[in-house]
Order: sequence, then C-alpha cells, then structure tokens
Amino acid sequence: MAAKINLNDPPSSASSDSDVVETHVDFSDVFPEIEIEEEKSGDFYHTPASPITVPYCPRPPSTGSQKSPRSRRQRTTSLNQTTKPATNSIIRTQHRTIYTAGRPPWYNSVGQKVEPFVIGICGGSASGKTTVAEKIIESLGVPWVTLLSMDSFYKVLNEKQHEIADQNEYNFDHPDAFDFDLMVVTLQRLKEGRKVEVPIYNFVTHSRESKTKTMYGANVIIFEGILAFHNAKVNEMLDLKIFVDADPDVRLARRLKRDISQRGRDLEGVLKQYTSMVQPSFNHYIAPLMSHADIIVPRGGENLVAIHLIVQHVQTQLQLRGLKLREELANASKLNMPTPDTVKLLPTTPQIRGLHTFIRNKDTPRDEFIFYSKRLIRLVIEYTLSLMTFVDKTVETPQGFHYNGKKMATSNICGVSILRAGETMEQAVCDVCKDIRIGKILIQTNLQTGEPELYYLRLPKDIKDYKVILMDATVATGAAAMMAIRVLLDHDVLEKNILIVSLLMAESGVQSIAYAFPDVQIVTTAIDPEINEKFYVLPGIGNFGDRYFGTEPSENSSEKVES
Ligand SMILES: Nc1ncnc2c1ncn2[C@@H]1O[C@H](COP(=O)(O)OP(=O)(O)O)[C@@H](O)[C@H]1O
Ligand SMILES: Nc1ccn([C@@H]2O[C@H](COP(=O)(O)O)[C@@H](O)[C@H]2O)c(=O)n1
Repeated sequence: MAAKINLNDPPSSASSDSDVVETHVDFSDVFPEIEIEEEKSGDFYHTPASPITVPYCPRPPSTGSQKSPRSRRQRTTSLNQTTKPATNSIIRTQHRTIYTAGRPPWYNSVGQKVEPFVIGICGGSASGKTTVAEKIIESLGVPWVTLLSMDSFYKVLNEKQHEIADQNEYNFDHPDAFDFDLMVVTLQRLKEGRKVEVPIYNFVTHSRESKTKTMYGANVIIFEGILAFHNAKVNEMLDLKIFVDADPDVRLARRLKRDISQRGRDLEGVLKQYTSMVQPSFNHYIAPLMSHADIIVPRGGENLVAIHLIVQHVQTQLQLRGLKLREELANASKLNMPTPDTVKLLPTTPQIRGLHTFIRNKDTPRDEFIFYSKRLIRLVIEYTLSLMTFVDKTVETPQGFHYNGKKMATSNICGVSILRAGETMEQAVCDVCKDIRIGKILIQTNLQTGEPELYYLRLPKDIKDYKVILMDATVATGAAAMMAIRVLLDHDVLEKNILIVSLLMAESGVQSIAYAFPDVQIVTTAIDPEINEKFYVLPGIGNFGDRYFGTEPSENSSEKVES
C-alpha cells in the first residue's frame, strides 16, 4: 500500500505555517511508496536540503537588444550531482524544488563539521570560468556541490550610478564595484555548512532582485568571479585556486554574443564598456591575480586535460576526508562510557513495562500496536515537557483564593519530526502544547553507502528562537538523529534548546548523540543494549514505521531503517 505523507499540512492544532523553509527531493526514485502533496503555504521556510536551485532551467533567450527580465542563467547556485544529467536532477516548480539525490553527512561521527573543499576560479570576463566550474561539477560525481558567483556581490547602485551604468560607463570591473564584506561572510558561513541568503544579481537592470537564494554548504564549494583572488580573506578560504585564461579577442567575441543575447546590451555599448573599462581593468587588476593560482587553465572549458587533473585532485582530497559514519557510530558502543546526565530515561514503572510488552511483542496486531504506541508516545512527550523550565505563577481560583502555581518559562516550543516514524509523535506534541509549530525532516538510508541522507526540510524560519522537541520513534546508531540535530544547529538553534525524544533507543546511539552534542537532552522510555548488523535495536520493537503504517519494505526499497 502506498503510504501517503502530507508534508504540507500541519496537524490541525498546529499554528499556521507562516514562516517556513522547505526543501524537497523527488521521492519517486528513492521512496516510491510516498506521495508528496503540493505545498500550499508561503509561510514556512521552503528550502533545499542543500543549497540548490535550477542552474540550467531553460529560459527563452532574449533577442537582439530587447531587455529580458534577467540574464539567461542564475550563476550562484548549488547542484546535486547524480548519475542523471544535471539538467534532470533538479526540478523547480512555482512552489517547490525537487531533488533527486539526498545530502550525505557533512560532519563526522562526533558531530563536528567536515570542511568542504573550496575551489576558487578567477579569470577575465567570458574567459570560461562558469563553463569550467560546470565541467568540474559534471565530472566530479559528488552528490552536493555549491556554485557561488561573485556576481551576487555586486554593490547596490544609487540612482546616479544607475544612469551611468545605463550609458555603459559604470566600471563593474573595478574592485570597488563589489561588496567584499558580504562576500567574505557568505563564503565563511557556507564553508561552515551554515545557511546563507545570497543576493540574486540581474545584469539587465544592474541590480539585486528582491528575492534572495537560500543556500547551504556542500561537500564541494566553487567560488567564481573576475576578482575571485582579489581579497586576502577569500584567498585564505580557497583550497584550490584556478585561473582560467583565454585570448582577449576570444573573450570579447564571447562577451559580445552573450551580453547582446542575454544581458540586454547592444553592440556599441558592449564595445564601449569593453575597451574603456573591462580590458583596462583586466590588465590592471585581474591578470596580476594569476600569480595566486595553483593551476592556470588555458582555453577554459575546452581544456579537458586540465579539468581531468583538477577533478582527480579534488576527488583525492575528498577521499581523505571520507566518512563511514554509521559504521563508526555503531562501533562507538564498545567505548562503554558512562551515561551522561543529559540522558533522561522515564522511570520504568509497571505501566511503562506493560506498554513495552505490547509494542515489543511481534504478535501484537497493528491496531493494538498503534494504540499502545500512542499511549507511550503521550507519556514520553509529557515527560519531555516536565523537563522544561517552569516559573512561579499565582492565579485566583473561582472561589477567590490564591493558588501559587507554575507556568512554563517559554512558550517558544517547536516540534520537529524525523520522517517517517517521528511523524507518529506529532499528534501527541500538538495535544499537549497548544498552537505548537511543527517542522519535518526526511532522512533516509542510502542502501549502497549505508549512510543517512537528508532529503527534505520544512522548518519554521525563526527556528533559532525556539526550544525544539525533535521526534523519532526509535534511535539505533543515532545517525539520523545526529543528522537532524546538525540540521537544527546549522539553522542556528542552540544546542541546549534541542531535546531528542524517542520511544526506544540503543545504548550506542544514546552515547553517540550524547558525546557529540553534550548539551542536547535525550529523552526515551527504554535504552536497549545492542544493535544488529542491519542497525536494528535489540531486543527492540522491529521496524516501528512498518508496524505502525502497515508497510513492508520491498527488497529494493531504500526506506530508512531504524537509525
Ligand atoms: N570554449 C568555449 N567555446 C565557445 N563558447 C564558450 C566557450 N566557453 C565559454 N563559452 C561561452 O562564452 C560565454 C562566457 O562563458 P562563461 O563560462 O560564462 O565565462 P565566464 O564565467 O568567465 O564569464 C558563455 O556564453 C559561454 O557559453
Ligand atoms: N551590471 C553589470 C555587472 C557586471 N557586468 C560585467 O560582468 C562581468 C563579470 O561577469 P562575467 O560573467 O563576465 O565574469 C564584468 O566584466 C562586468 O563588466 C556588467 O556588464 N553589468
């Protein structure tokens, strides 16, 4: 039976989703039994799991000097590179972005970020920087690559400067034309794997568009631009510096064609700008930057030998940073470390043991499994709330007496479920926290690598201001929970404001989470001693999602195992 998950409508008691980031992956390839409904809300933060937009989205090129609303392609972008051609790997509709590959871990087994490999590509205008970047991405075969262009950081012009630009007399090739401060901060945050809002530049209007592009870090970040090596702080962040060289006549010919067809310019204007500013600035500012380069690539994108060598180097560097996360996490149980006091185990009362007896029993029919799971979920959620800070509050009773009571210190609580099993806990959190906002994160296991991959995010935009109850029905190695925690931290949620809540956890998972994120509180009703080679908790409860939703995994399914 096809499980149908509505990723858009929060449970009825949740508040309206007015401020969310959302990201989708095309599940048809990887999770065929889930149907994704079209999102309706403009409220939540709709964001890619990683910084991705459609770079190659075909737009009809403008003809002649007729001004098109924006240039042909968006140069600041991220791609998920799959076995499919890049053109097919990302689909953007009016309301959603669909990705056909998940984002693998970007942190190690102790939760620390693994730095991405940052490539800088510098060179004259129309030398082929973007073409080289795209060819590197194509050949790399790395799942997540972010391409950031210097164009995004052109300064905002005032009215007078706009008039000058319209006369083709504004010098866009001088360093002063760029906002280097914003560029440094943006690149730094991307390098740290954090979310950034990148301006979208319009070459036709010489201005930033009103919308920005949400981007995240990736395994490889490519930063390209005419003055990519001009700033010392930027240079420090670059692991590999490539200078793309092309004959000035070739550059002028390409620029004429491109600027007329895509940037709304005319022949006379392009020639005027080129001779008076572009070429002199190249000689004065850009050509000297060649001395910073590790590799100079003559003939740009045509130079397949150079691109091949670059790709080999990057792949070697990435292998050195390689991750075998889940395996490492599974082995962590052998460390036998004491349980930290951030781990909050519900008292094992006969009532709780009774509920465990129902849900652990393989013969419990599905309706009973759901019924008793819901009861246990309600208890673990209530217990989680009891861990919140309470302050004194006095009220007057209907009889006119004072009652010295308590109230929760914060009302900023948000629930985030790790799909799909965590979704079973949403209703309970909505029942006990009035008007709570609900976010969702879909993490699945890649059956080839065994690693968790991030596919979908839907989080309130201001999630950093919330205490987050992160829900998953079970935790085995802790790989999925750690990925979800990492996502929250990358959205600037404070570690001490995260509570990961589960019905059942394996000891190794508890330890991995607790030692990687010492301020995260871990709440569960039972800690089981072992996990098997398939990363199932032992004695455990089987596959909670399958038992709850009544689905059986097919042999080829890449359904998330208990993690
Ligand atoms: N080797 C090439 N042969 C023909 N056209 C090219 C080649 N490399 C790039 N171009 C074209 O030249 C223009 C500028 O290339 P691009 O890679 O965007 O340069 P840059 O990013 O340096 O400005 C684009 O229209 C591109 O299609
Ligand atoms: N409003 C603008 C902004 C920039 N330019 C020119 O773009 C060139 C940089 O982009 P490339 O893709 O060629 O690297 C640069 O040489 C500027 O002259 C522009 O014409 N109008």
